[in-house]
Amino acid sequence: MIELKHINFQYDAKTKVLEDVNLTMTRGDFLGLVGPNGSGKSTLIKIILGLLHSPTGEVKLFGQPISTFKDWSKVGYVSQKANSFNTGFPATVYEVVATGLFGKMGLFRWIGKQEKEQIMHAIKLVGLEDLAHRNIGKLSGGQQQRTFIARALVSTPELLILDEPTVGVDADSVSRFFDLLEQLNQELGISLLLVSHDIGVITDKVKQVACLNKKLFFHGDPHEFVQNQDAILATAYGHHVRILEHSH
Ligand SMILES: Nc1ncnc2c1ncn2[C@@H]1O[C@H](COP(=O)(O)OP(=O)(O)OP(=O)(O)O)[C@@H](O)[C@H]1O
Repeated sequence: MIELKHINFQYDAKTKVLEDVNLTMTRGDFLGLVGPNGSGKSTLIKIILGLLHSPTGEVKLFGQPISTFKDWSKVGYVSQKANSFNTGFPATVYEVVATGLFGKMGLFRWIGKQEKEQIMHAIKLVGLEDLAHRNIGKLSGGQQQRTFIARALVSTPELLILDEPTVGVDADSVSRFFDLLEQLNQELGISLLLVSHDIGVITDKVKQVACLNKKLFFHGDPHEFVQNQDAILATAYGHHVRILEHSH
């Protein structure tokens, strides 16, 4: 799904943000990308999405070099700021989710019966059918987050990339949110790349963990990551951080 080889990146001449990052993600995976603030996680996601370019190495999506990749409907993206919504924003859940189809069908095409069904299907998947016609500004942070996931799901992507999706969302909603991700991954076979600060929760849920701080310090099994956490985090974070593995 994703193949990154020898990725380097800097925004200015002085500071390296990414240094020789190599990372592969296979179909069906649920990969958690962790790292401290400013470690380059969002930058790496932008490189995967073709929004920034590494001067070295190569980026492939679905086996194809990013420079020629065109099938963007296969890739869904929920950004970090998706749920920082102005409460006066004049659009319903249904309307926000509908905008996820515009890339595929063009802005001015009429939404037909099939599209309407697709939109409602995505809304049902995230459990918001009762709130489909409510203004998005009148939803909780967790419900807004689900709306943006539905928006990313409406074009039936094979790969879903989520950048810090649980920031500002309460613990109960975070737990339901992870149940939803598990369902998307296991039942619908959607591959997931999830960026998060919350190492404890992530290592409990994902199939693979990648730990980034400019360089990639670890990529592998979450249990192996937890078992070797002291050594990995001391090198990657530069100070002592401990993860508590959840027992459920
Ligand atoms: N547009 C930009 N111009 C210049 N520097 C930038 C820009 N965007 C990010 N940076 C810098 O690049 C480094 C990596 O930032 P990035 O946003 O990729 O980190 P991150 O791991 O996603 O951080 P966080 O967890 O805080 O969101 C940081 O030092 C940041 O200040």
